[in-house]
Order: sequence, then structure tokens, then C-alpha cells
Amino acid sequence: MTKVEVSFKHLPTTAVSDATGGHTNLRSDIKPLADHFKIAGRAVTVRLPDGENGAVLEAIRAASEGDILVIDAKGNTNRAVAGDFVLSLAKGIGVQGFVVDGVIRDIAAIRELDFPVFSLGTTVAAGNKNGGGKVNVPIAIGGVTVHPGDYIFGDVDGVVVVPREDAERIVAAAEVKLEKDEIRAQEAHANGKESIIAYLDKVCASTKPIPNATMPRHN
Ligand SMILES: O=C([O-])CC(=O)C(=O)O
Ligand SMILES: [Mg+2]
Repeated sequence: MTKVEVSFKHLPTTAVSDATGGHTNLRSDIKPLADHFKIAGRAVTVRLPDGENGAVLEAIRAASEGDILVIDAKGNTNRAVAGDFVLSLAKGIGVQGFVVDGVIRDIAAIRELDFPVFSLGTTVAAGNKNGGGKVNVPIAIGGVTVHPGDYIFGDVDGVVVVPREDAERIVAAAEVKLEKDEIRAQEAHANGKESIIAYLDKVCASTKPIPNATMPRHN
């Protein structure tokens, strides 16, 4: 694992989002199946035709240990991109998780498998297997473009993408933000209500007063 990847493991998605300015957060309807799911790794991308899921197996075959499958399923909520069997294959070869703007099925068994999936929800119907689909091409998912090899972070707050070339800068900025948050919390809670009020007074005094709002004239 690279130094960047080691750092990323402990960073919450909120700190990564603060560091990126929030421009590459996936839409918030892509949610983890369980609150404890946390992923941080490189993307293997998949672009699926609407309602299809055949190329998911190709992507699993192409993945390296620790990779995350990021799947553009066109927001289809009727046909499952994967179920417990396909996810068991992914888990078995060391894939870290799935992120998909589509749905999955066999939920009880997936919970049992304890494999991190972030999706739009669940369905009963299997995906079609008529072919098509592309692996490791640029995709659009949840309002964000993802390239193969980009860094993906997911936890209970959501999913953030960090373009490969920005990784070192974003790690450094996220670490700084975490430290600042820690200092702020310590200062505010150092002495119960007294320190909370002192903190609020300090912040309120430093915020710029709102300029006198004058109503527009209507002559
Ligand atoms: O067969 C499928 O398309 C999905 C499925 O149910 C599984 O992976 O268990
Ligand atoms: Mg199944």
C-alpha cells in the first residue's frame, strides 16, 4: 500500500469532502447497505447498458486486491447489478467493495457476507445478460466522472471520488482539516458550558456583520 493509501484508510469521507470542496461527492441517494461499511481504494470502472449486468464479472476478473468496482448502471432500479453470488466472487478474490448507481438483490445473504455495497437500494429481479458493457473506461455516476484508478472513499456519510492526480494534495488537506476539527472540539468542550459560550462568543465576534440591508426603492 502507498503512503497515500495508508492515510486514506483512516480519513472520514467528510474530511475528504472538505478537502476537495465537495465537487466530487456522489449524489447522496447512493448509500451503504450497512452503516459500518467503510471503503478506501482504487476504482475499477464499469459501464453497463441499461438493465444489464454481464460485464460485472469481467470487471471482477480485471480487479486487483483492494480495488473497488464503481459501476454506471444508468440509475436503473428494476434490474439487479449483482446479488450475493456475484458479490461472493468479488469478495473471494479480494475486491474491497461495490459502488453502483443501480440496485442489488439477495440482501439478507449480502449482509451475512458483510461485503461493502453502496447502491440506490434493492430489487428482486436479476439483471439481463445479453452482453455489452465496458470495463475500465471513464464513467459518470451520481453526478461525478470517475476514471479507472481514481481513489474512492465511502462510509455512512456517502461516497467521495478523488482524481488520481490530486490524491497527495487532498490527503494533506484532509489531514489538516481533521486536526483543525480536533482542536476546535477540544477548545469548545474544555470546560463545559463556560468554554462553549467562550467559543461561540469568539466565533460570533469574528463573523462579519451583515451590511445594513436597505429595501430597493420603487419610485
Ligand atoms: O444472477 C444475478 O444476476 C445476480 C444474483 O442473483 C447473484 O449474484 O446472486
Ligand atoms: Mg442470487
